[in-house]
Amino acid sequence: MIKPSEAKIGIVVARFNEVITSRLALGAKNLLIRRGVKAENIIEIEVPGAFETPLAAQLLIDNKKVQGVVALGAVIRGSTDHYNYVCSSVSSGLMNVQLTRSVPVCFGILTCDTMEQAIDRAGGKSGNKGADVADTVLEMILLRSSLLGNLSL
Ligand SMILES: Nc1c(NC[C@H](O)[C@H](O)[C@H](O)CO)[nH]c(=O)[nH]c1=O
Ligand SMILES: CC(=O)[C@@H](O)COP(=O)(O)O
Repeated sequence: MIKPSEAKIGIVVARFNEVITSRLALGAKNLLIRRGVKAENIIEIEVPGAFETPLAAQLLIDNKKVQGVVALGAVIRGSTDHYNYVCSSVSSGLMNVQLTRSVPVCFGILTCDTMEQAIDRAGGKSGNKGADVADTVLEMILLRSSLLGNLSL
């Protein structure tokens, strides 16, 4: 089974609501390093908004051979139904990449009614969801590797 020190992991971060997403990314990176993932094996890329995260995750898997992806973003409700379209496309897009590639792609997209809810979840009183989702990706990478035998890819 693969060890954390051998894992290659992608982090896709949406720039939209960057004050929140940069904190999620830092939480994710710090958690992975604490768990033994090597900094040089973490590939972080930025995309404009949450809507772009599924394609970026797929490109990382197909071209950089990462064994898992942490997708990070913050969608905050506005006054139209735009929020619903972004949230539902992103969640089904990420799931689609995960299942078609058979590689864990975990959902670190905050879907909030207010900026305050987002702050609480990006290192505030509700923890850091970036770190939580990074932990989930790592667990799924190890699980996948154990189920596939000794293969690390
Ligand atoms: N409103 C939010 C967006 N909107 C932008 C989209 O994600 C996308 O970049 C655009 O529609 C072009 O395809 N993105 C967020 O991450 N958060 C939002 O609250
Ligand atoms: C994700 C959103 O709902 C948002 O940023 C867009 O705002 P609005 O619905 O007011 O256009």
